[in-house]
Amino acid sequence: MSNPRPVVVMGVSGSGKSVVGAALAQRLRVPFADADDFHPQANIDKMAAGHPLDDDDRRPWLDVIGRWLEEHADGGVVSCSALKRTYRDQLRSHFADLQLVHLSGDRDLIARRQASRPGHFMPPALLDSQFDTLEPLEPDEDGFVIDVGQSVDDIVQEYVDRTRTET
Ligand SMILES: Nc1ncnc2c1ncn2[C@@H]1O[C@H](COP(=O)(O)OP(=O)(O)OP(=O)(O)O)[C@@H](O)[C@H]1O
Ligand SMILES: O=C(O)[C@H](O)[C@@H](O)[C@H](O)[C@H](O)CO
Repeated sequence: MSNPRPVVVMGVSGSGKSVVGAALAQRLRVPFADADDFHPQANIDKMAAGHPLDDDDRRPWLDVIGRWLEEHADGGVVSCSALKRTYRDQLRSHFADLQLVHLSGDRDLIARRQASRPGHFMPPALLDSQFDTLEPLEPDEDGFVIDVGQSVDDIVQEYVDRTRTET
């Protein structure tokens, strides 16, 4: 199975973007990238010190992700928080026909998963700011929400079922 355009798996920290994105890319047999790997060290240091990123921190990072999307116009999955509408607009300025999958779910469940993950730079204390910053998909945005209260395999299967006509 292949997917003819790039997919952005979005959501707050701990929603499962990295594990779901990787599993989805494997299922679709397309390249995968984790936007966390594109952060400049200054952004990582800022988050690790307990400070949320602001628009100025995210703007150049989103352009790097946008360029990855341009290079994967015929298929690819990138895990990227893409919390605000303007951030997604910035990504779409690189690749207009982007598909978005918002991993959403119970806040306590996400907090538990995020806090129990070993060795990650993102402190659990920043989760509140992630939820405060999050702007859900708007009706004119090409994408949909998947609930994270199910296994990774089931999330991937839900994606495949809901996009069956285009894959
Ligand atoms: N559907 C799921 N079922 C069970 N565990 C999950 C599920 N999704 C994610 N996890 C676990 O929750 C933790 C957070 O997932 P992950 O690191 O993929 O989130 P993330 O959105 O990429 O976070 P960040 O943006 O902070 O990197 C990990 O330990 C992961 O294995
Ligand atoms: O936009 C953001 O605030 C960042 O992308 C964060 O979401 C982190 O990269 C990630 O969640 C931490 O692992």
